[in-house]
Amino acid sequence: MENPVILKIDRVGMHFGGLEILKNVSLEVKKGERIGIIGPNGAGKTTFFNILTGDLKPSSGSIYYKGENITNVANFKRTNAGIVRTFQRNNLLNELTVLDNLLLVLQRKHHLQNVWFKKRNEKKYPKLFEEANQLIKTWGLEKRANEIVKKLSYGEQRQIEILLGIAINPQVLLLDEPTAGMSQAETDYIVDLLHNLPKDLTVLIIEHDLEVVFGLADRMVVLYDGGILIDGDPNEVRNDRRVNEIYIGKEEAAAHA
Ligand SMILES: Nc1ncnc2c1ncn2[C@@H]1O[C@H](COP(=O)(O)OP(=O)(O)OP(=O)(O)O)[C@@H](O)[C@H]1O
Repeated sequence: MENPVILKIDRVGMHFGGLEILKNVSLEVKKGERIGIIGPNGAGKTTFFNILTGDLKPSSGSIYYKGENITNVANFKRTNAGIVRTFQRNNLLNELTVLDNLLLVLQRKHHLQNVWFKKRNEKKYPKLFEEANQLIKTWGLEKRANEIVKKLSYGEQRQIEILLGIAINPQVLLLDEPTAGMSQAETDYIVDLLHNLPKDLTVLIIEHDLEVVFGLADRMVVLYDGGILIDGDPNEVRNDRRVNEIYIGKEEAAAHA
């Protein structure tokens, strides 16, 4: 049986004042798909994510999640329902350790808001610590678990954001340029991690690094001029003349600048 549609974007439009960023964008995402979203700077990719997370309300159109219209549902409710965007770097608590940040996220996942943190006690909350330590081990983070976040490199902090997003056990994971600013080794670590995510997790990934995104996606969507230029198999998209014109044309223009 074919996987069900988990997200449906129905004729979404977005304008900021007179500036029309998205025009009538429609897309159906099936459970477990890995969709790469590319397009030139300013094409509206992050705006599109903001609409999916509820950080922005579209000017027109609707968003459905598991068949339910969530266009007017608040962002935190969408997160609780399983639509998770990776934590932004400035959402990490920089003065705390990696482990403490993870414990806070797990606490939220288990609806234990503000319970343990005041009187942190491994004996009192053994399950929480057990889960955190298991994730630390799975992710190979043992050496960094007790490091204060602000002491980590930029790339390491970005890795932690992604790991914390995954720790919530999302159903739809939205990754906005996950490898931006990372070293090659840090990028390889994240690519490997994303390859090993549960197969039923739906992932949408905005990424400028074409090698990374073509390596991860089983479907590619190109946003251009406010709409979807092409939506299809990565090979088909890679060989599409218009896509090549956008990318190669840009590179040539830069080379001659
Ligand atoms: N809140 C806002 N108010 C006004 N204009 C905005 C707002 N958010 C985004 N924009 C504009 O919308 C356009 C699309 O921005 P967006 O960040 O979605 O593009 P993008 O495809 O993610 O670009 P990039 O690849 O550079 O990150 C840009 O021209 C941006 O300046």
